Amino acid sequence: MNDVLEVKQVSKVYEGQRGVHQLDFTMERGEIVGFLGPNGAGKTTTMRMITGYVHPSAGSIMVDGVSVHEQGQRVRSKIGYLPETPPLYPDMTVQSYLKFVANLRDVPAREVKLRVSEMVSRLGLQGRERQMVRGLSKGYKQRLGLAGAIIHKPDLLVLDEPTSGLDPNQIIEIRDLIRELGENHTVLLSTHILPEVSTLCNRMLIINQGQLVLDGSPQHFGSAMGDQFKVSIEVKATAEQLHNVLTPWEKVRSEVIQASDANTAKDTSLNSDSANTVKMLLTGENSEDFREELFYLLSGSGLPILEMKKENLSLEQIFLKLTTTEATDTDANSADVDKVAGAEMDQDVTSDIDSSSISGTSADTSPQAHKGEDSK
Ligand SMILES: Nc1ncnc2c1ncn2[C@@H]1O[C@H](COP(=O)(O)OP(=O)(O)OP(=O)(O)O)[C@@H](O)[C@H]1O
Repeated sequence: MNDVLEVKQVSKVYEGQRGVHQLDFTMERGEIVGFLGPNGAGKTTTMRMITGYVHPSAGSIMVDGVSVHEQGQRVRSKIGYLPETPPLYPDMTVQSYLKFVANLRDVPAREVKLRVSEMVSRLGLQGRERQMVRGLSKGYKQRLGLAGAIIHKPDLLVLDEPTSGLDPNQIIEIRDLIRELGENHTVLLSTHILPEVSTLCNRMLIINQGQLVLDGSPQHFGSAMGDQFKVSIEVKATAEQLHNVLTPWEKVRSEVIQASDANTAKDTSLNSDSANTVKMLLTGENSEDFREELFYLLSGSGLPILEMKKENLSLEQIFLKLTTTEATDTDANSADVDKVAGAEMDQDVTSDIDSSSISGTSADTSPQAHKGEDSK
C-alpha cells in the first residue's frame, strides 16, 4: 500500500460547534502537501487529529495502515509533529533537548548519541550543541523543533506553519530544510503563505469552514471551477481592425489592454517599432478553450497573431474564490473541485514571500504536545 495517510470522513465537533466536517483525503509516500485555509478553517484541528492529540467525533484516520484511534502509541512513532511553536524546554541545551526527545520517541538507547549528532549536522545546529534553548533565535528554535520532529525517523512529517514568525532569511533557510526533508519524508504542511505552497509542495489542500474545497496540484489549476476562459493576444492590427473581426463573435468579450493607434490606445507610450499592434484580453462565456477557433478566425481575416497566452487565476485569486462564504454555501465536498482543468499557475506570486500572507495564528506552546492531550 502506498498511502502513508488516509483521512476518511473525519469530523470534529466542539461543544456543538463544527471544527471540521467529513474530511476525506489520502497522502502517498513522498508527497509534500500544502494545507491552506483562512483562520479558523480547521487546519490545526485536522493536524492534531492526525497526530492523535485530538479525537475525531466521527470517521477514521490511518497512518501507514495503522489506526490513530486504536493504536495511538504505534502511530506516534510513525509521525513527526512540529506545532506552530515547537514545544522546547528553555532550560535545556540543544544536545540535552535532542537526547530527551530521542528517549521520549523510543529511539534505541545505543543509537541516541549517533541520532543526536546526525540531527545536529542535518539541521545546521553545529556549534550550538551546548547552547541553552532559551538563547536560540526563532530560526534556530525552529531548526531544533524540526530536529526533534524527525529524530525517530518518522514516515509522516506534520508541520503546522513552520515558517510563521520568521524573518525572510530564516524563511528561506527553513523552506530549504523542508524541501530537503521532503526527499526522505512524506510531509503535510499548513501555511498562511501562499507562495510557500508553490515553492515547496507538489499538491495542495484548501480547507474552508471545516470542509475541503480543493485538492489538487498547484500546477494543475487556475482556469478551474467553471471559470471563464481568458486569453490575452497581441495582434498585428489596429484595435479597430481587431474589433471588427471579434465583435460578431458573440461568445467572446474583448477588451483592449494596449494599442499603438492613438485613437483607442490606453497606453500610447509604445515606440514606432510596435506600430499597428494591439493587445487584447478576451474572455469567453464559459471555461471552454477557444484558442484554436481564435487562431483560425484571425488568420482567416489576415491578422497575424504575434502572441497568444492563456491567462490563469493566481493562487491568491483561487484561494479567495474558494474561501469566500458563497464558495462554501454550496456543497463544498472536495471531490467536486478536485478535477481541475490543466493550467499553469501564475508564477508571479511565488516571488513574494510575505505579501501573500493571509494572517497570523495562535500557537501551541506546551511541551505537553509531545505527550498527547485533547486540548481543543
Ligand atoms: N478547543 C476548542 N474548543 C472549541 N472550538 C474550537 C477549539 N479548537 C478549535 N475550535 C474551533 O474549530 C474551528 C477550527 O479551528 P482551527 O484552530 O482548527 O482552525 P485553523 O485553520 O487552524 O485556524 P488558524 O489558522 O487561525 O490557526 C474554529 O471555528 C475554532 O474556533
